[in-house]
Parts: sequence; structure tokens; C-alpha cells
Amino acid sequence: MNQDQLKQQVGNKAVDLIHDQMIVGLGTGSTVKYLVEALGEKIKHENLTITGVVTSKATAALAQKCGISLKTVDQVDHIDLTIDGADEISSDYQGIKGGGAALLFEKIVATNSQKNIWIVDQSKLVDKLGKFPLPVEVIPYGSQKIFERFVKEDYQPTFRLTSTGQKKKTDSGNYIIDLHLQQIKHPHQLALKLKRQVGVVEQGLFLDLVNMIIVGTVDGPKIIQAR
Ligand SMILES: O=C[C@H](O)[C@H](O)[C@H](O)COP(=O)(O)O
Repeated sequence: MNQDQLKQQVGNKAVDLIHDQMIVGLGTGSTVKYLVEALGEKIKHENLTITGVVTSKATAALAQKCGISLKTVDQVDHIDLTIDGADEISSDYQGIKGGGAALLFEKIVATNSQKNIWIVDQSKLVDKLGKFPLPVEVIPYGSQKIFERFVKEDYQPTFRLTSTGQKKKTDSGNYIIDLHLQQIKHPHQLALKLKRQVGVVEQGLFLDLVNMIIVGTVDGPKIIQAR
């Protein structure tokens, strides 16, 4: 089974957790794409009423194409569960997200959800976080100053660029600085330190958030109850 098939496996599996009348947070990325497509099919075949709360323009476009009704996080009084991908998950179930630049809306939706489920192929499971570059979303004004501070801290920062070499803009019009840390020893301390910098909007450590992880493996989906 290739990586894409494993992503499809967990996307299809996660749809079983969605029932009629639910309000569901829909993450972003190549794994969530399979979930959204499968959810669109399920809604059609079972004639369900589901409300989606999306985390990016890309997911909004796909969900609309799949016939899923959408509301914003501010238009709903609760979110039953949110299903999202992840870039890295440590052995104590902390995560790095934001490889697709959607970390800000993803974290807003996740922290307003009663339950959070991550769907990943097995390559995302690691012992300690940090091999995957940690995304930090910053407002453009003053971002070079933040970048220079990150250089001094030896965070090995790089601005995320588009295919044409421009600084990548998030859905909120911000920039992403990726930190190439290799190993994050104290994620909670780092998260606080990054968040304290003026101009940092959000950072990609998703700590103490996930309840269940569905991992795609060659032997089928494996469910981990994280907390
Ligand atoms: O910003 C993007 C998100 O955090 C994604 O959920 C994450 O990058 C995983 O994406 P994928 O399923 O494409 O590996």
C-alpha cells in the first residue's frame, strides 16, 4: 500500500464517526481530502443533515463541491468533533501541524471542538517532535525582525515560499516562518516562548488537544485513544 492509499484508508474510516445532525470541524490537507469526499458520499446516500466548519479556503471549496453545508466557527454554538490531519505526532500524542499553512484556523476550530481526531498514515508517528519544520504564522509587518530574532535563537528559520519564490501568504494574509529544529525537547515551553513574540499570530505545536488518532497501516486502520 502506498502513502496515498493509507491516507484514503483513514479518511474513509473516520467518516464512521460522523452521524446525523452533527456539527463537524473539517481540517485541511491531503488526508482530509479523502475524508471530505467520503463524507459528501455518506451525506448523499444516507440523506444526513451535517454541518461542516472548515479550516481553510481549500477545504471550503472541496466541501462545497461535495455538497456539504458549511458554517463558520462563529455561526455554531458547538462543534461535536473535528477531524484533521497532522504532520508529526510524538509518542506522547503531541503534534505539529501547519504543513499546509492552515494552522491558525485549524487551531481555532480544534480548541472549540468537543473532540479532536487526527487521521494520519503511519509515517507521521515519531518518538519526539521536531524533524518536521515547525510553522510559525506571523503578520507581515515586522516579520523580518521576528525572523532575525529566530536566527539569534538558532531556530534555523526559513520563510515559506510559493512555487514562484514569493513569501507564501496564509488564508489570513500572514507569512509562515518554518523553524528547522530537528528535536523539540520542551514543546510546552517553546510554544509559550513563540506565542509571546509580538507579531506571532500562532505556532504549529498542537499540545494536549487530540483525543483519538486513526493511523493508516498495511494491516488496516489502527485506533489510538490519546486522552
Ligand atoms: O496546514 C495544514 C494542516 O495542518 C494539515 O492537516 C497537515 O499539514 C497534514 O496534511 P497532510 O494530510 O496533507 O499530510
